[in-house]
Amino acid sequence: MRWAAWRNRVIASEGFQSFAARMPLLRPVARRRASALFDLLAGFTYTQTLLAFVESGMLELLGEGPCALERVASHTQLSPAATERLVRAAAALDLAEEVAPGWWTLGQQGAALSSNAGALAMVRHHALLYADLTDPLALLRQDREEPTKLSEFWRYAAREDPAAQGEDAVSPYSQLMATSQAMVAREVLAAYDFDRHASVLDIGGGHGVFLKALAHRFPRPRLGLMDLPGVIDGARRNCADLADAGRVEFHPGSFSADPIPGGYDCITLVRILHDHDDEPVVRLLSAIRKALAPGGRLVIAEPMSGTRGAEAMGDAYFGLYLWAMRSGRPRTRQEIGSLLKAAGFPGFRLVRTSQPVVTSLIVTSALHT
Ligand SMILES: C[S@@+](CC[C@H](N)C(=O)[O-])C[C@H]1O[C@@H](n2cnc3c(N)ncnc32)[C@H](O)[C@@H]1O
Repeated sequence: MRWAAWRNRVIASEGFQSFAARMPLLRPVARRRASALFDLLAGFTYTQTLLAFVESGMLELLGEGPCALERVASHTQLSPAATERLVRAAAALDLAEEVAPGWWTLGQQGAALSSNAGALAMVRHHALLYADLTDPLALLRQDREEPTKLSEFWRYAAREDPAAQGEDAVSPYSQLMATSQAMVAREVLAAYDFDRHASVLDIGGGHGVFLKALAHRFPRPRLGLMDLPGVIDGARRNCADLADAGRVEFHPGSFSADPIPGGYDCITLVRILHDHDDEPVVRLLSAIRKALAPGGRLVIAEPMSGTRGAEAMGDAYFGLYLWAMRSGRPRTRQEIGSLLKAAGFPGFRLVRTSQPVVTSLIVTSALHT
C-alpha cells in the first residue's frame, strides 16, 4: 500500500514527468503512458466515430473497394467537409485508410469489423448503453433502482415475471444474441470436446445458435434447449432442421421458477451467469447440480473479470454494462468457483480458449472435474 502511494506521488509530480520525458531510457515509457492517459480521456470520441462510421454506411461502401471522397459524401449524405472529418477520424483509428490522395478504403480494423456481424450489431446496440451512461455518476447513485434503456431491452432484467414476456418483447435481445453468438461458439467448441457426452442441455440457449454449431461439429450428443417461452418460439423456427432430425428437445420455462430438465449428462451456461446476481446464480447452480446425471458436467462460458489482457473488458465494460442493465456482475474465475462451491460442486477447472476477451471456459462436475 505504501509503495503504491509513493509511486503515485512520484508519477504525479511535474518534476518527475519532465525528467522522464527528457531521459532517453525513460522517454518511450513516458510517451506510452501519456498516450494511454489521453486514450482514456478521449475514448468516447473513438466510440462515437465508430458508430458514425457504421451508421453512415461508410464502412459498407469502403468495404467494396477504394472510393473517391465525393462518392463517399454522396453515399453517406454528409457534406464533403463532414465526410472528410469523419473519414480522417476513422483513419486515425485504423478503420479507414487513404490509399491515394482523396481515395479511401477500409483500414485493417475496418476490414476486420466489416466481416464481424456480431461486433457490428453490438456497435449499434451500444447506443442504449451510451444513453444510460450520459451521467455515469447519476447512474451509479441510482443503485440499480430506476429503469434504464438497457433494463427495458433485456426484459428478464426488468424485474417483471420473465416467463410472462411474449415473443415481441424478447425478440430484439434474442436476435442480438443470435448475431453475436458465432464468435463465442467458435471459441467454446474449439476448446471442449462435446462428443464425450451422450446429451447436452443448453440453459438460456436463446434461438439455438450455439446448439446448432455444436450439432454441426459434434455428431454424437442428443440436445436440449431451455429458455423462456417467448424465446423458445424463435428457437423452434431457427432449429427446425435439428428438430426434424429428432436431435433436439425444447424446454420452455424459467430456470428461476421451473425445474431444470433431467436426463442430460452435460449442461451448458453460455453468457448466462454474469447477467444475474449471486443469490439467483447459486439457486440456479444448485438446481443444475441436482438435475445433472451422476458424473455429468457443467460447462460455463462467458467473459470473466480479471482475465489477463482483457481486464478493461471485464470490470470496466461489463461492470458498467451490467450495472446499467440492473442485474448481474462480471466475475473472476475464483468468484464463479466460490458460487459453484456454495451450490455443492466440489471444484472446477479452467479450460483455455484462444480469445479470452470473447469468452473463458469453466468445467465442473457434480462428482469430480
Ligand atoms: C445473454 S442471453 C444468452 C443467450 C445465449 N446463451 C447466447 O450466448 O447467445 C441470456 C439468455 O438467458 C435467457 N434467460 C434469462 N432469464 C431466464 C430464465 N429465468 N429462464 C430461462 N431463460 C432465461 C434469456 O431469454 C436469454 O436467451
